Formats: sequence, C-alpha cells, structure tokens
Amino acid sequence: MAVIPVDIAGRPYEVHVGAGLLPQLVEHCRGRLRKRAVPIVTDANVHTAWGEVVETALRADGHEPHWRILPPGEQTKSWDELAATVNWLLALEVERGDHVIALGGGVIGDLTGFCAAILKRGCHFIQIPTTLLAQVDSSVGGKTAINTPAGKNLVGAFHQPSLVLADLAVLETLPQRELLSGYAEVVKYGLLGDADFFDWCAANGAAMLAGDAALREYAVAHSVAAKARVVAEDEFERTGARALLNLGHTFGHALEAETGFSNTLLHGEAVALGMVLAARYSARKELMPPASAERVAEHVSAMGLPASLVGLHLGCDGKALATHMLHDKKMDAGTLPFVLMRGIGQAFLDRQVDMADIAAFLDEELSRAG
Ligand SMILES: NC(=O)c1ccc[n+]([C@@H]2O[C@H](COP(=O)([O-])OP(=O)(O)OC[C@H]3O[C@@H](n4cnc5c(N)ncnc54)[C@H](O)[C@@H]3O)[C@@H](O)[C@H]2O)c1
Ligand SMILES: O=C(O)C(=O)C[C@@H](O)[C@H](O)[C@H](O)COP(=O)(O)O
Ligand SMILES: [Zn+2]
Repeated sequence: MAVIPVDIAGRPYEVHVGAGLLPQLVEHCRGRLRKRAVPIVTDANVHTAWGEVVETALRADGHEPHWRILPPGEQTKSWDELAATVNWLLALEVERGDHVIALGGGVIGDLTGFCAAILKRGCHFIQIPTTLLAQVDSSVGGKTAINTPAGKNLVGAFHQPSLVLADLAVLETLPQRELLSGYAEVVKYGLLGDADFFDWCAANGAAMLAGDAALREYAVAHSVAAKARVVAEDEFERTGARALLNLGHTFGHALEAETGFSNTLLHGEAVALGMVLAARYSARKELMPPASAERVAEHVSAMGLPASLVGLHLGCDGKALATHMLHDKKMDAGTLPFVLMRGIGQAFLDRQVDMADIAAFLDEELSRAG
C-alpha cells in the first residue's frame, strides 16, 4: 500500500492507495469513527457492488452503518439532493466532530463533501473513492460542489477530507466507459506539468486500463502525489498553481453544460476533448508545436476518448459554447484565464485570451473534417 501525505497547513491528511483496503476500513480510519452510528452516502450502483463489504467491515467493529443511497449520475449534484442529504444528516444528529463517509465516484464525493462543509458550519468527512476518476482526482484536494442550471460546480466550498481510502479492488466492477473517463484526468497530470508521465501514459495507459494491477497502483499513486503537491501549494486556487488542474475543463465544462450534464458526455470525456481543444488552440496561437498538439489528440483518440467536436452533433455554434464559459470560476474582472500549453508538460495560465477568437476557433473545430 502507498500512503501519500497531503500537506495542507494545519490540516494534513493521508491518501491510502492499495488493493483490498475496504475490509480493513475501520483500521485505516484509526479512531475517527467515534460513535456506533456511521453515516455513509453512496449511490445505488456502488451500494449494489460494494455495500455489503463496507457493511460487514463496519459491523465487525461494532458500528451500525446508516446508508443514504442516491441515484447514480451527474444530476445528483443538485440543490435538491444537497438539501435532502443535509436534512438526513441532521436527523441522524451528526455532530461537528463526527465523520461522514462518501463512498462513490466524484458525484458522491463532491455532494457529500459539500454537505460536510455546511453541516453545522463544518463536520469531518472521509472519502472512499470508487471510480478511477475519484481516486486520481476528485477525492483529493477538497473541492466540493453541486451544479446549477447556470453551470458546473457553481455552488460549493473548499473542505478537505480527513482521510482518503483508494481501494484499487473496487475498480473491478467499474464499467469500462467510466474507467476510460477517469483516465482523462490521469493524462491531465502528464500534460500539465510532467512530460515523462505523459510518455508513461502513452506506453502503459492501455495495459493499465486493461487491468494490470501494478500499473494501476502506479497511475493512481503518481496522480495523487501530483495533485497533493499542487493543492499543498495553492489550496484555494489563488496563486494560479491550482488553476492548472483545470486544463481542459474550461472547454469541458462548457460541453457538459451544453449537453445538459447528461450521459452524452461524462466529465472525463469532456475533459479529454477539452484538453485536445486546449492543445489545438495553443498550436493555433503558435504557443505549442502543432506536432505536439496532434500527439495529444492521437493519444486521446487511440485510447477511445473523444478527440473531436464533430461526432457530438451538438447543434450549437462556437459562440454558444463560449457563452457557457463566462460562468467559469476562473473569470476575473471580465476576462477568463485559459489553461494553455507551450508543449506537453508545460501548461500555463493565459490571461489574454479573446473570447471572440475562442468562439471562432470552436466554429472551425465544429466543422473540422475527421
Ligand atoms: N472535486 C474535484 O476536485 C473533482 C475532480 C474531478 C471531477 N470532479 C467531479 O466528479 C464527477 C465525476 O465523477 P465520476 O467520474 O467518478 O462519476 P460518478 O460519480 O458519476 O460515477 C460514475 C458511475 O460509476 C458508477 N460507479 C462508481 N463506482 C463504481 C464501482 N466501483 N463499481 C461500479 N459502478 C461504480 C456510479 O454509480 C456512476 O454511475 C463530476 O461531477 C466532476 O465534476 C470533481
Ligand atoms: O482540484 C482541482 O482544482 C481541479 O480543478 C480538478 C478538476 O479535475 C475538477 O473537475 C474540478 O472540480 C474542476 O474545478 P472547478 O473549480 O472548475 O469546478
Ligand atoms: Zn475534472
């Protein structure tokens, strides 16, 4: 098992990465579960696949699990589910010193983390991520949120978990499409600051996704360590360091909003396409060599992730997509900083991007052949 520290001033925590952690869940929690009752928020798919393992582990140690089982999918990151889950926690008389467990993917982690952030002005929570995406990204770093009709993650809080347990065994039941979606956020760490890791992805990504245990452990632990370094440097996204984790997301979130946060485009799929668009836009502005941008597109496409806007049949123009971006949280006094690239592993924040130019670029991409 790998233990990765997240060194946030005053509130450090650990990410445990390994296969078969769930049966030893209470041991990993080391006294954090201080009452008999343990609140667990999850979704129906995860509960079906892993609920019994968690239930058995908790009961073996004298705990009584209280389950809140939510509908799977992005729509669950909503005001309605937030209010209902907070009311459920209040009815359970959860106190500030108690821990709520989030057992699931990024949707459950983001919603439960936000509930924990606002319950009695903040209680503890433990992330048990069950998707590749949640293990490499969303369970670490403390961004929590819900979506609103105006856009993605527009209401939320920074609230760090006190422990993250990434059990690689749970990935056995994850559908292939979801696994691939999570892979996009793995590749992101290579593209934003680690060209060697991008090369590793190009060489090992397929075998990792096919199930190689050692490669999976390396991919998750390396990604978590990369994220932990960024979050320790810029927890609240103030200096620009953390904004680089948004590579591909300005385009990606606009695509998610345009497709109604539906199953048409999963978050990781939108990010994969968003990273290709960021690379191509960087090449168009002569910031990045065109061959490097095409290498990004080729890898994304070779892995089976979307690399072109054409196949999405969006029925909107570039301006409509650019309009979604104006709700982005990076928006600053009327300008939207974009994460662009000078090369693979060399992302930077460009504060001079012209939105009309982005719309024109997107129009070209919407009609691009192949
Ligand atoms: N907070 C952050 O820093 C951060 C980072 C990245 C993404 N996100 C957010 O995460 C969300 C996406 O998360 P996700 O990709 O994990 O999606 P998800 O939570 O919707 O889970 C994907 C699907 O897989 C199912 N599932 C989960 N684990 C399973 C398992 N082990 N076996 C079988 N089925 C399983 C779920 O029921 C769901 O249907 C988005 O809302 C995104 O905005 C947040
Ligand atoms: O942790 C971060 O910081 C990230 O940007 C990680 C992203 O993968 C994640 O999707 C995040 O929720 C996007 O951030 P947002 O602030 O644009 O909502
Ligand atoms: Zn993301």
